Amino acid sequence: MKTGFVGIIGRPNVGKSTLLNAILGEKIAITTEKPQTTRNAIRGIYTHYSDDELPEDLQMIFIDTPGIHRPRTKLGSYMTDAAIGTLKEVDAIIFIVDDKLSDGPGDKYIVDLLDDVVTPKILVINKIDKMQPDEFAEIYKEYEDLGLFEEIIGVSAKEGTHVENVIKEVAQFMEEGPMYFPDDMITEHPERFVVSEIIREKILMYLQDEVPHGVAVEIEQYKEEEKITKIHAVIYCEKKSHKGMIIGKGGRKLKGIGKSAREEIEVLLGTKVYLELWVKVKENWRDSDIALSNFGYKE
Ligand SMILES: Nc1nc2c(ncn2[C@@H]2O[C@H](COP(=O)(O)OP(=O)(O)OP(=O)(O)O)[C@@H](O)[C@H]2O)c(=O)[nH]1
Repeated sequence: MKTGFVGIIGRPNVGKSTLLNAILGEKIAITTEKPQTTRNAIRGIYTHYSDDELPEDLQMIFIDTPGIHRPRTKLGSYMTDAAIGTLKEVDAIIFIVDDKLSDGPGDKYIVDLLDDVVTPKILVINKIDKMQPDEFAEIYKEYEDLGLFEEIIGVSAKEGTHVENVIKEVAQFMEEGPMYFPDDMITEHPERFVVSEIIREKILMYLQDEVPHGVAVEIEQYKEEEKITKIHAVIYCEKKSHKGMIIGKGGRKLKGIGKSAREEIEVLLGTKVYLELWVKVKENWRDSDIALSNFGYKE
């Protein structure tokens, strides 16, 4: 079997988590239209047995990383470090972009980082579903001229277009090795982590920009009974005013968040779920080492 690790990196919001989910054919990483959604390195396991399309037995562990950006809090530094640290541990790197290199400093910063890394690099130009052909050609040309990438592939992670080409391309860089995980396993994160992420995703979806970046979710109780799983989760936010916004008038917002999270968690767990949500304020937790490690954002 050929096996190895593949890092997925890029600016916030370019579609890293969407690509990971598309490769796995299942949602394990949350995605939203807001930048800086992913906070931890999320590992997704792709196992494939030889067929006509791809005649190899393969197990590739894809690592979806937080978007690389200029950090403004300790949480931000943790996120960026988690992404950059990944570059050293992998056998291949997928760098995702969704516009021209010359459009902003964000991608240039990552290109400079990659310049020092010898690991094979694939450039993925994402969101081709909303790109004109000449726009795609311009982006392609700029990156091709760098001479840094083994391959450049245009995809739509959202629509699943050409995702199989990405898989085939990175497969070339895997090496003979043992199978790391059972073939039916797609992530090593415990279910309660995925559950907390689903709740955080709904908060990001339901609330305006300022609030959700200061939100963390902690699972306080997780009890699997015969017919139902009972979950108590606490939503931490940074300000009292944010607490009010999360709860909403007459508790309506929190109810909406709870309902859509519960429905998705029920599908994930394949069982009925009772979900209770509490909102608490923890001022400036994003700059507190203790809070960061309690929430699992720090070693
Ligand atoms: N049109 C279009 N939108 C996409 C595509 N891929 C992702 N998106 C959208 O782009 C937004 C960001 O996607 P994510 O997958 O969360 O991006 P990310 O790079 O993981 O973001 P961070 O966690 O902030 O680093 C979401 O609204 C996605 O639906 C695509 O192929 N086409």
